[in-house]
Amino acid sequence: MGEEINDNLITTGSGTASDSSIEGNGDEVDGGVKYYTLEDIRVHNMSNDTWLIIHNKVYDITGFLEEHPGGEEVLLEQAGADATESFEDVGHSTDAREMLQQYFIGELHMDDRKKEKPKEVQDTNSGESRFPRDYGLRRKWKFVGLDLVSFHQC
Ligand code: HEM
Repeated sequence: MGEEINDNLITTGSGTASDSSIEGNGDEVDGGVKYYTLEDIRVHNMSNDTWLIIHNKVYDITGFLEEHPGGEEVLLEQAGADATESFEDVGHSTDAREMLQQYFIGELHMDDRKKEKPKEVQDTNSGESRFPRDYGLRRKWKFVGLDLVSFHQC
């Protein structure tokens, strides 16, 4: 009934060479890790076949739908897609995060990952701000010095 059969992925068993990548159903196996494209994942969006992406990892949560404390509806809304944001928005517990492992089936293909924003170089401003701060300090000490001198003269 339109149900996808995903058990036909073949692992080479060598598990060593990164060049052991094979392609089957659009899925790649590399060093034992299966890589799925968004296109592969998208079709697993039914209640009897539910996959999710969370933090670039792919989970088959079909057997978890009924157990989910937050209900199956919310999971089905995300089925076949990236649920990272909604998963994080709920603020799931550490227990919930550990539960993910048992449903892990592979990783999102590198080409389909969102580009991570390169970290901003923080010290662009520090050079600017350091001088006035030092200058301020120097001025302060100068005043203290003057005060001491005038105190001494008295
Ligand atoms: C396989 C992935 C997920 C697992 C293993 C999981 C697990 C859990 C667990 C164990 C809880 C109980 C509270 C906690 O321990 O944090 C929970 C609650 C909940 N989850 Fe998930 N969850 C998953 C995905 C999602 C997603 C994708 C959504 C949103 C679309 C979601 C929405 C919720 C909501 C709304 C609650 C109820 C929070 C409450 O009533 O306090 N969950 N989930």
